[in-house]
Amino acid sequence: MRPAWRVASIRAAEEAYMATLPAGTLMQRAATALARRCAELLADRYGGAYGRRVLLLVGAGNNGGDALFAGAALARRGVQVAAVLLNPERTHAAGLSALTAAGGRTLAAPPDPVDLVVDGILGIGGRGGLRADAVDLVARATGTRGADGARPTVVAVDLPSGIDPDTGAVSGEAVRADVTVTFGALKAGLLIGAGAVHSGLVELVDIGLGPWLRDDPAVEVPELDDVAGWWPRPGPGDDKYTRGVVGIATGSAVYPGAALLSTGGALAGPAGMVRYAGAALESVRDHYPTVIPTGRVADAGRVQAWTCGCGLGTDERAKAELRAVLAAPVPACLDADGLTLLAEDSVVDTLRGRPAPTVLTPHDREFARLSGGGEPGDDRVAATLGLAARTGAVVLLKGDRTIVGTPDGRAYVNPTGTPALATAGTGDVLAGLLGALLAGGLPPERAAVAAAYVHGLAGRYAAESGPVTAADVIAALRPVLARAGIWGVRSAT
Ligand SMILES: NC(=O)C1=CN([C@@H]2O[C@H](COP(=O)(O)OP(=O)(O)OC[C@H]3O[C@@H](n4cnc5c(N)ncnc54)[C@H](O)[C@@H]3O)[C@@H](O)[C@H]2O)[C@@H](O)CC1
Repeated sequence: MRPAWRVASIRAAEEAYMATLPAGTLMQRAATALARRCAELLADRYGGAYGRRVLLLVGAGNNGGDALFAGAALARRGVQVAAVLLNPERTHAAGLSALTAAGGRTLAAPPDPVDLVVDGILGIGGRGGLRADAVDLVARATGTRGADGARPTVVAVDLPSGIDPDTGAVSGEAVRADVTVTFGALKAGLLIGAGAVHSGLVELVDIGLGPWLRDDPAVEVPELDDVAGWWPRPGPGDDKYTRGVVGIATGSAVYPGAALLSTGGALAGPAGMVRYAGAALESVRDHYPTVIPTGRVADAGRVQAWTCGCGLGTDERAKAELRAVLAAPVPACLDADGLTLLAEDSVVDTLRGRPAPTVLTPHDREFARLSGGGEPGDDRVAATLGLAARTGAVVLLKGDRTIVGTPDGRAYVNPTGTPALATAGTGDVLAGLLGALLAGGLPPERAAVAAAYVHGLAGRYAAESGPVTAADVIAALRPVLARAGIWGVRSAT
């Protein structure tokens, strides 16, 4: 897991650590690493940094100070460095002196050509998006060309200016970086929503802050090793029942496709058997001969987890099926119409009364119905955690960067998402896979995190061959699990 923090936690750690160090030490460490990375990027593009042109965009705070000190280091290596100061009276004075002493200059407007732009306008002190003068400067700077005729490489200092450091929200415009060099700790806003898109490649520089970060992280990012470590693998003593049986209560006469997609997702998971209960049993039987179909949840036989709701409809039959799933003493993943029906009921009482864990997988509009208080808004992590705390369920809030939140306040952001998955039916596949992971014995938050992670990988893999349909995501799940080393069998020894 890669942890990320909110600004308040990072500020507290910095203050405590800086009190033990000579003034300016952390900024020097940050600037040195930033200069080294800029030189590497210039070398990758041109074979060397000497004589290349770097433009610093410098705001009023220490973020601008980092940029100026890094610019000074680059100038000492023979790079032609110019700085445009957004707020000359409040520019970091020592940084500016260092730059000019090293041969860098200040300009009123961006020069042309520019090979690399360093965005030091706003760091963790930035609030409320870029102001008009900054928007104009960024547009002009990034609209220039390098000596090779291509647009300049954009390197953000600590975070792209204009993104909210805690939530990743962008109000108005924000810098779009190719690389973000961030110092001391990952900022939550680099990983969530628009912030993740604007940050490009995020590189964390160690400035010694780690031991001083005393708060819990705001959010954690799962890595492949986490998911591979959790994924249930069959061993020599297993049979289809010991691996877990998942029940799929989805689809309807109107939406038989949802039944097929959720069942297809479940079949790629680690469960030993899939039971289907619903009105689309003929279609399911035709498509998937290994699935045991029945018409109703009550007739399905024993399962270790349920997935319920995709394409279920909202009629009396659907309500009865949802009630049967909620009453079952096994974990349940509720999606789509299951969430809509839940929202018509008293959500909190219904879920709190359940005898086993529940995972809710809303998109924004379903979230609004469930919460009764509107869509998630800018702070998607806080919104997810709020709903999880209120309902006692694990909440998976879908999005380009899906968030998973637990009732006790832990949050995860999925790094593998892709806009290619924004197509009909992919959520059904996710819900089926998640149910299979619950049946395979994973705790609900791990099942949710792992399902989102692998689903994202499958979406990316499918997108390599063209526009993605939900059926392509199902087809991609097995090769992705094998290729990423997540799937495997445990040998006898
Ligand atoms: N504190 C530390 O120990 C370290 C801080 N470092 C750098 O310092 C940065 C934080 O510095 P600061 O606290 O000075 O904050 P910033 O440099 O992010 O900027 C703060 C300044 O911008 C103004 N401002 C806020 N929002 C604005 C907006 N939308 N438009 C225009 N102006 C706006 C504020 O009033 C303030 O004057 C970090 O992001 C990092 O780059 C690094 O040098 C590493 C060490």
